[in-house]
Amino acid sequence: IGLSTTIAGVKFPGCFMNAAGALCVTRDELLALGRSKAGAIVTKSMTMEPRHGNPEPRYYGFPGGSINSMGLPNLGYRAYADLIPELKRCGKPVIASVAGLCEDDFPTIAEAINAAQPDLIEVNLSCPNIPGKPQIGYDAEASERLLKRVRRVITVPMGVKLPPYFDPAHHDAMGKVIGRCDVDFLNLINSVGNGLVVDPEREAVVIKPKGGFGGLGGTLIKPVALANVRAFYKIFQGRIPIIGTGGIVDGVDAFEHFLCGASAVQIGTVLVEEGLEVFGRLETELAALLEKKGYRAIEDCRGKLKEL
Ligand SMILES: O=C(O)c1[nH]c(=O)[nH]c(=O)c1I
Repeated sequence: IGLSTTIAGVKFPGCFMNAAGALCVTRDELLALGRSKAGAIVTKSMTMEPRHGNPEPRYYGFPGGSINSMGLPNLGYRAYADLIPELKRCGKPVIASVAGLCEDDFPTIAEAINAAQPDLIEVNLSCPNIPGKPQIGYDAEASERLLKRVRRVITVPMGVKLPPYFDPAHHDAMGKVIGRCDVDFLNLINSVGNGLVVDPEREAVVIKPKGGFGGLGGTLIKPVALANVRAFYKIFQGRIPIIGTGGIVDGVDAFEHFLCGASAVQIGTVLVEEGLEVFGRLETELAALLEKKGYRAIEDCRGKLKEL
């Protein structure tokens, strides 16, 4: 069984990759992803200037998932622009994740990183952890304004990393925005923003920033991730490829994302918790599952979720 896939004309040797943020901030981390079985290298979302990020502890893993308020720690877009040629020599697609602290940052960073010619650019509209900054992805007008400005300066395939939506009216509203901005792929979803995990022993929160509030990931968000993959797959009738992110800890979870309409999947919590070897485990599990079910490739099951 081949687990290769194609997104917006770019061939991925494997369908599993890291989610932006997971083990992908430094040059060493990115090159380690390049040597691993990951099907791509995805950079940490980048900003104008290098950032240390929020005070620690800022990530906490627990049975069922994780909570984080990293605060966008990254090397700054110039460092990633310099790294991209070396990363591209690893023989797998390089996805540059673009963020910013304000709307004007995005086109500046996008234009500069586009010049380094990553294989794809992912515009992150869903960082939930910049104190005082609401997620752009929850503001349809701001999202449209920003995506149109960024689209004009990006010549490689441009994707959008969206937050989870919890109402079909929001799926429809964002579907209209995406349809007007010439988007080449979607990445659904980012963490479920501003959850709160409590340690009953210490009677305390588990991360330091924002009074303990942070983005949720892992198994517990899988139903939310699957709903968003399915909703946008149906809105676009499979015409815009989707990377499914959220709650994938084994091959079956990945299969569920493909059934809902994903063309590739990303992992965050399980990668941080298990390390780079997880890519081999997930590929083995997914290949065995597809084999058992009689599917020859991912595209044979994509979007085939049955309704009752
Ligand atoms: O806190 C972060 O750095 C962060 N954390 C997340 O869970 N999602 C994001 O997009 C980001 I930019």
